[in-house]
Amino acid sequence: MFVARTENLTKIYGTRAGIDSLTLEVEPGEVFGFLGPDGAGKTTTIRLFMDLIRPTSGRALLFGMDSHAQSVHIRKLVGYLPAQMSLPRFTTGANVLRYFSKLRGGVSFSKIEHLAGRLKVNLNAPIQRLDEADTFKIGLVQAFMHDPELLLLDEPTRYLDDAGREALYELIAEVRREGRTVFISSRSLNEMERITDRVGVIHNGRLVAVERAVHLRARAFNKVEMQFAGPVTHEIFESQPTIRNLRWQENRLQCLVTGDPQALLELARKQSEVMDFKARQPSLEEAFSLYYGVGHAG
Ligand SMILES: Nc1ncnc2c1ncn2[C@@H]1O[C@H](COP(=O)(O)OP(=O)(O)OP(=O)(O)O)[C@@H](O)[C@H]1O
Repeated sequence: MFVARTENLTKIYGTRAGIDSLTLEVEPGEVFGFLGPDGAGKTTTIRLFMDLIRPTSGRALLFGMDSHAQSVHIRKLVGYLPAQMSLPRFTTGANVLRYFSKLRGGVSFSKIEHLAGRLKVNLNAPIQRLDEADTFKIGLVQAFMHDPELLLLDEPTRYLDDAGREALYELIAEVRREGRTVFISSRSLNEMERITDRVGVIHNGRLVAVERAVHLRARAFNKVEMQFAGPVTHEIFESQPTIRNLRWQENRLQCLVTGDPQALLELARKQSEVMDFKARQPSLEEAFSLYYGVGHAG
């Protein structure tokens, strides 16, 4: 049985499709990434799973149950982090989490404190004094605290700094080790390559691909630009299997490099003096354009 499944799930807002005939399956115990740019349909899909909005057609199922018809049963099994956190402003994080704990049938306060400590969020400050990252951390504590079978996390790292991200990645890894399941949406290809087992790629409301993260990692590339002091032989670069999309402008080379770009720099230095060398990771749109032929490369 799949932990989460959509069958031709479609949501039309007015005349515009939020998601269009989405069919995907999430297996027990996996970290499933849902990768897409702004407005791709990630939040729409997650809100349909949570029965916060209704599909125009198709179905969303969690644990084999219809997300609308059996929403009461489902909620007990899920930890949900929404894309927007709205918490009461004049009380503390501790009080908010005590309230959520009651709704979940009682979670020990030491568990709440443990999670807050790992995410480094102060539970005693009034919510109105917390910044966006800390508000999201309170949201993460409520999502994780009852050890749900499935975590549905809507862009949880959007506001987190590096330390916050690392703490969350560890929590996700622990959930996975315990055989529980995580569905996490993201705009970061890097993040998906690093923490997921499989990735569903969504663009303009449509599922473009479902891929194993190992394949994404193996294909990861950098955009490289370098300037040589003088003329160099093009063939030596063109014959490298890790280099593609070469563009020459006199003594300047632009290309895409799979694997470590340092290796290319070393090769280049053997040919001529290198005046300038820049390597950068592609944007999500650039990667989408190259991998799946959707969107526009910048
Ligand atoms: N309530 C709404 N009314 C009208 N259109 C909406 C509504 N919610 C979402 N949309 C549209 O549906 C599409 C998908 O939006 P959605 O928020 O699901 O994408 P997303 O991938 O979560 O993007 P983001 O990262 O910006 O949250 C977008 O074109 C968006 O403008």
